[in-house]
Amino acid sequence: MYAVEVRDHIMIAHSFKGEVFGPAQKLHGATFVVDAAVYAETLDENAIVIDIGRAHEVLKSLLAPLNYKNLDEEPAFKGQNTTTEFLTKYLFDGLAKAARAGELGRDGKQLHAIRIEIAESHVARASYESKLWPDN
Ligand SMILES: Nc1nc2c(c(=O)[nH]1)N=C([C@H](O)[C@H](O)COP(=O)(O)OP(=O)(O)OP(=O)(O)O)CN2
Repeated sequence: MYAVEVRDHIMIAHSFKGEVFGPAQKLHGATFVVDAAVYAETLDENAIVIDIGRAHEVLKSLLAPLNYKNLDEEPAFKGQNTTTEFLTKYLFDGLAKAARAGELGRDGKQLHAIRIEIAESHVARASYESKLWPDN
């Protein structure tokens, strides 16, 4: 399986509801390093999985509305704990939509899966990975 991976980062603030989070129930900041990998069984006629430049642009466009924001105040996340795990799926959905629509420089049907990994610090990370189509 081939993979192409792009990286970006965002700075956010948020707080969590739930005793399990201890001090993280209070408002705190984080710098998330986001890695997005796109997988394909084959290379295309240009010998690529996807175009790196386009993938980077799509990832940046998904992250830009969150950068420097207090996620507690974002209507899209109302009442939601914006955990690292939650954000991996949120970003997967955005990137998968672009990939299926052919916006990464390749017919989406030729792409196999996407994996989003977010490092919330140098010691902790979370990821979400799924196929792009039910039959591949
Ligand atoms: N499963 C998850 N658990 C926690 C998440 C998360 O996103 N998913 N996030 C946090 C906090 O936002 C924060 O990133 C870590 O807080 P905290 O637990 O207080 O920090 P550490 O364990 O790394 O300890 P420090 O002493 O602050 O370094 C919490 N849990």
